[in-house]
Amino acid sequence: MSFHLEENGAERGVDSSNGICDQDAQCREDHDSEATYIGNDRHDVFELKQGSFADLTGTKIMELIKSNCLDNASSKSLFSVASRILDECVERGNTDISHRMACLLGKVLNIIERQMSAQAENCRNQNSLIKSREEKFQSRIEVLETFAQGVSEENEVALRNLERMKAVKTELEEERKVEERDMLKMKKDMDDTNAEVSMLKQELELAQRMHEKQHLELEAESSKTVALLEAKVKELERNLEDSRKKVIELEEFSLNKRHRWKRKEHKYQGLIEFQVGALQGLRITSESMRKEVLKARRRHSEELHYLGVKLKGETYNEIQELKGNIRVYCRIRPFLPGQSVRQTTIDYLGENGELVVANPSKHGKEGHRLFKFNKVFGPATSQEEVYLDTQPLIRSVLDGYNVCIFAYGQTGSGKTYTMSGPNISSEEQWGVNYRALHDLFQIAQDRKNSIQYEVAVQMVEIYNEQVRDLLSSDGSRKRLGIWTSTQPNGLAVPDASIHSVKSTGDVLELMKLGLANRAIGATALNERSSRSHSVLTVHVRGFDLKSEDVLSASLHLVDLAGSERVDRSEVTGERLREAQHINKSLSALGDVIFALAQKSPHVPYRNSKLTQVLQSSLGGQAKTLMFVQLNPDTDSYSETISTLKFAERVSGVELGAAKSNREGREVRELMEQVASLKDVVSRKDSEIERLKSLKVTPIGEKRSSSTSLRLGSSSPRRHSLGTPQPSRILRMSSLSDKAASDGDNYSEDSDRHSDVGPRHSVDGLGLAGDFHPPLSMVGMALGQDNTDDVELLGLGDENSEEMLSDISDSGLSMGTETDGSIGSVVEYTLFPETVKPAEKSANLEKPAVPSKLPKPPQNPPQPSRLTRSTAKVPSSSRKSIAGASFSARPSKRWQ
Ligand SMILES: Nc1ncnc2c1ncn2[C@@H]1O[C@H](COP(=O)(O)OP(=O)(O)OP(=O)(O)O)[C@@H](O)[C@H]1O
Repeated sequence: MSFHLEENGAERGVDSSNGICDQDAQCREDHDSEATYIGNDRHDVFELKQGSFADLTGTKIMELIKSNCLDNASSKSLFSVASRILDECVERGNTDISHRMACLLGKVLNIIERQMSAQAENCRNQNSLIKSREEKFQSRIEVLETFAQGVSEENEVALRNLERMKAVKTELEEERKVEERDMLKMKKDMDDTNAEVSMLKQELELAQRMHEKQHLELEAESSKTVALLEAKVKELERNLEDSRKKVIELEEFSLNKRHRWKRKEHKYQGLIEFQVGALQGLRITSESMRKEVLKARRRHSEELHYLGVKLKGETYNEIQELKGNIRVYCRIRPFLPGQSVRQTTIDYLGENGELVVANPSKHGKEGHRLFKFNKVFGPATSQEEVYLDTQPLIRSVLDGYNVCIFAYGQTGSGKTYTMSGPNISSEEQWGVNYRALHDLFQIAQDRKNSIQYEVAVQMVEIYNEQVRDLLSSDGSRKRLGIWTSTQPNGLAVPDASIHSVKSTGDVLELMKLGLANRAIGATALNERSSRSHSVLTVHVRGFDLKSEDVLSASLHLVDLAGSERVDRSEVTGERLREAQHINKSLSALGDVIFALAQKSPHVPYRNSKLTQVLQSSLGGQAKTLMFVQLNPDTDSYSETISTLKFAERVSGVELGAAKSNREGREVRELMEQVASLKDVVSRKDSEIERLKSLKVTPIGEKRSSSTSLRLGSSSPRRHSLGTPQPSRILRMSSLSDKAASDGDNYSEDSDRHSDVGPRHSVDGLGLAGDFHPPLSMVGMALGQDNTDDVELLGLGDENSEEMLSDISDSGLSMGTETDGSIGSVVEYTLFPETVKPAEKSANLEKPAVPSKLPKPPQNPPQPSRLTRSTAKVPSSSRKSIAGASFSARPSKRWQ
């Protein structure tokens, strides 16, 4: 509520809220000023002016009171009013004032009271308001305090952040600075680039201008060049035309060259294949050598094992080895698939060559017999294993040693199996023969840079004491004569065809023929039993390229006929005769061996064809190996024992150290010279003899056949010569007389001579082509008593065969010597085709000469023939058998 006091027309407002102080101040003002009432119509406005209440009449005051105008007047104003009233009353002396006064006062008091309570109320409100405000402020202070606390923490965080921010800021500022620097730099670069670009632009413009200029120049130049080139093109076209022609020429030339190269390629291809073959051979050899080494190692350890107990025996063996004894290998055949009873007589097989045989009908110690050989092969031993122990001998052949390998045993005991094998088409089952030849080729191939070898083979069979050629291509198995004298080259059967072989394939082909030709018939013991001895002779001749020595050797591979006794064979008639012949020849073989063992002055080689054929390889200087074949069957016990006894005796034979047949060049040349001179002498002698005989015998007188020296013309000559040749049968005039008179004496002489005679090579005897004889043989023959040199029992026709059989059977072979100049024989053997028909008849007409004359009449050799025999042999006379020349080497080499 507001109370307005106007002083001098100005309105003065007083706010109740101003409090007592304000009212007191107002009272003081009211007191000093007169309150005025302005206007009648405005009741709520009461104006008090200094000294105005005093002017107011009571009535007027009353009216004011009644109109409630004083309600809002200030207490000062009211008190001044009240005081005025009271003063008035006092002045007037009015009694009735009290009432009015009381009313007024009452009124004034009410108003004061109301104002006071309003004031109090107001104060209370003000207080509560202040209090609430205070509380509010207090809580706000608290909030603010907590806030301030939080704010201080936050402040700390914020401070830290601020620090970080500051750091970041500094970093950023640095970055910014760097960026600014970069920017500056870039700007600078840009400026540079722009400068460069502008420079380049300038340069480009310059270059463009230059280019245009050059272009123009070039255009001008090119037009010139085009003209020039066109001219050149024309020239080149001309040249091209020329070149084309040349190319055609060159093409033709290159075509020719290509053909030549192709041919060369084929040649080299062949060479490579050959080398590959050789390599394979080498591999095989190395493999077999490996096996050999293994075997040797095994043997060595075995030997060590037995060393202690067998020292004595071994020492003996060693001595024997040095002496060159015959080696004996014993091989036991396994039971055959069809055999039902399989009781064996073999009780024990020692690893050192020991063998114990048990008698099925006796028990205990008495029933057992111990034998000892160089080796014993059990039934399970393979062909290869057997061969491995034989192989060193094959090497010896190529070193110039004569070697003889033969298989001995009863029928069906495995002789053919060991020597040839059951099936020649299976390499695994090959016997010693094929393996030996295969190896010979291999070794010869290996040595070809130092020694050049030639190999030739012969294959004969001895059936009923008759020699037959198994390799004759015409199939006619003629009975052949044999040499009975010294034959160091093993060419005992000169009439047998001799075949040059260069590979195992060649050998296999020949063997097939030989096997087919071999006499095979049925007996009670073995249906495939062969009742003949088969002799495969391999002649080897080597020329040492460095020393020019000539090596010659022969290898005899002999599959003997069954050794069983006649009565066991249960045969009669023809078969009985066969068996007798077989037994006879085998006992002759035994006799020779035992004569050698006893160092007997007489070695009866001539008691059988077999020993005659093998003579060169059974002599003291050869290496001999005997396979003793056993049938383990108890039924064969007695045969087994007799075979083993024979083998035991053979194994004790000392042949002396073997010697190689190597002939030096100088010796050969000297011998050739000697031969040539002897030839001249011999021709002269024969000429004298002829003249003498012409004087003695009237011309035209018929000569007695028994005293004639005849060259048979019906017998075919050596197969190697290709055409039928005049027979070279030399039938002595006093053949039977001589045999009767000289008998064994002659034989002894001859045999002894054969034992001690020089071991010169006579390779060329009877061999075609370049494989002609070293003249040492000729010289040797001419330098000795001719009658002792040679015996030729060769019979070319049926009559002569009969005669030979007769002589042989009746033991007259010892006396069948010729007048026998070896020169004449050699000549005929080598150069029969050079004998002209006229000469032949002249020869046939020659008078007979007693065989035992100190200088027997010769079948006069033609001078030219002998000369040729010593030096030059026309190529036409060097034809080989079956088209295969024994030697492909130039004859020069061998002279
Ligand atoms: N070691 C062996 N392993 C297997 N079979 C063998 C062996 N030895 C021999 N035979 C076989 O025994 C049989 C007789 O052998 P083989 O013909 O070789 O005897 P042989 O002694 O040559 O007889 P013959 O005196 O009649 O010529 C053949 O069937 C042969 O295959």
